[in-house]
Amino acid sequence: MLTLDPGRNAGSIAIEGLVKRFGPVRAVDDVSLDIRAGEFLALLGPSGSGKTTILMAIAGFEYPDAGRILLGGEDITWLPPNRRNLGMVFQRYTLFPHMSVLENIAFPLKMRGIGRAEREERARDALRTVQLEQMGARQPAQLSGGQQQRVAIARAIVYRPRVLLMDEPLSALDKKLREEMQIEIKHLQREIGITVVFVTHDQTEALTMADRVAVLDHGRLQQIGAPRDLYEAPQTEFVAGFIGETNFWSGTAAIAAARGEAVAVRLDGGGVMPATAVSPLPPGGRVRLALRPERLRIAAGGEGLEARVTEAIYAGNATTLMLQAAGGQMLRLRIPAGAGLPEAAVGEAVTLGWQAADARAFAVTP
Ligand SMILES: Nc1ncnc2c1ncn2[C@@H]1O[C@H](COP(=O)(O)OP(=O)(O)OP(=O)(O)O)[C@@H](O)[C@H]1O
Repeated sequence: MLTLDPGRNAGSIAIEGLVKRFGPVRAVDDVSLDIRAGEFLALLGPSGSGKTTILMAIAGFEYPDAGRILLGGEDITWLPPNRRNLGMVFQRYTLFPHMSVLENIAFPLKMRGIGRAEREERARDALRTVQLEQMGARQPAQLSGGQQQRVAIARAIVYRPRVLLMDEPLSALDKKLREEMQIEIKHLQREIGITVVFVTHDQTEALTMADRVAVLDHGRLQQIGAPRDLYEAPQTEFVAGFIGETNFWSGTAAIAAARGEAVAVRLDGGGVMPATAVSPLPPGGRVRLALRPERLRIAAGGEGLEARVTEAIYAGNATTLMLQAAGGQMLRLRIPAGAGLPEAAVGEAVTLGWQAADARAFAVTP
């Protein structure tokens, strides 16, 4: 098994004030982030948000218009790609079709002038790491898509880079294989102790695999945090809408609130409901309120938001109710199975409620 020496900082990456323009497009717009050695960081965002451009700048295939990139404390911003010693795996299989699996994996070592015997030993070791030791003599075309991607990973780690850069490496695989590979790569990364920067537009993939996720939109870093922080404490409306499912309301703050304080929000469709202020809110300030479907509850009675059930979707582990609020707004409410929470049938009128801590109020900038 191939492992890296622990306790070294050589695999840390610091991105400072990175800017990259393509004509009028600011593909990367002043992004700063620190990636710890041995960390699995996902760059997540919609198409065109700048993920690949950041990865290419780390790899040395794009040079920035401003900012710096440090690898293990060393400024590598202007270093050519071949002097950065980073492993790379891309979306499409990039194996040499006329070489055997073992030759493919040994190739980067050959390019580095390493002798035949050592090449073979290290290639076998890398092949064992990705659990394909029996496949060394095959041609790439004789492997499944998932196996080919594993060979690509073995080839990327065979020269023991400190950092592995991956750009949508699983997007060509079918769903089941993709989910298996997510766990496998995560496991492998932990075992070798390598730093991984992983580009994806698939939020489930990012949340499943990464220690931390950096969410990008229009070239700007929206938030970086552990999957749980992003889901439970989104800092921007974009993150609240991009990660997981969210009900949104527009309204105004009924009172002033400091950041993190409870606030009453007067919803545009009617009703005054509690939330937590994500940033300071002036009284009467415009607000977007965000609430996860599983935090929306059917209240036992009393105060709340009036709504009618329009659809009930049973999915085994949970039931999702589609609701229409009195103001016309469509909502989703999720009831986990076995939680003993009140349910309701299609057509039924219900009162909805939630805790202030469960709803987030974002200030709307005019
Ligand atoms: N070589 C280039 N020339 C011109 N524009 C570019 C170039 N590369 C990227 N862009 C533009 O920069 C922006 C960011 O692109 P980038 O590929 O980094 O996004 P992404 O988040 O990786 O998107 P995707 O998920 O679609 O790959 C986009 O608007 C894109 O059109």
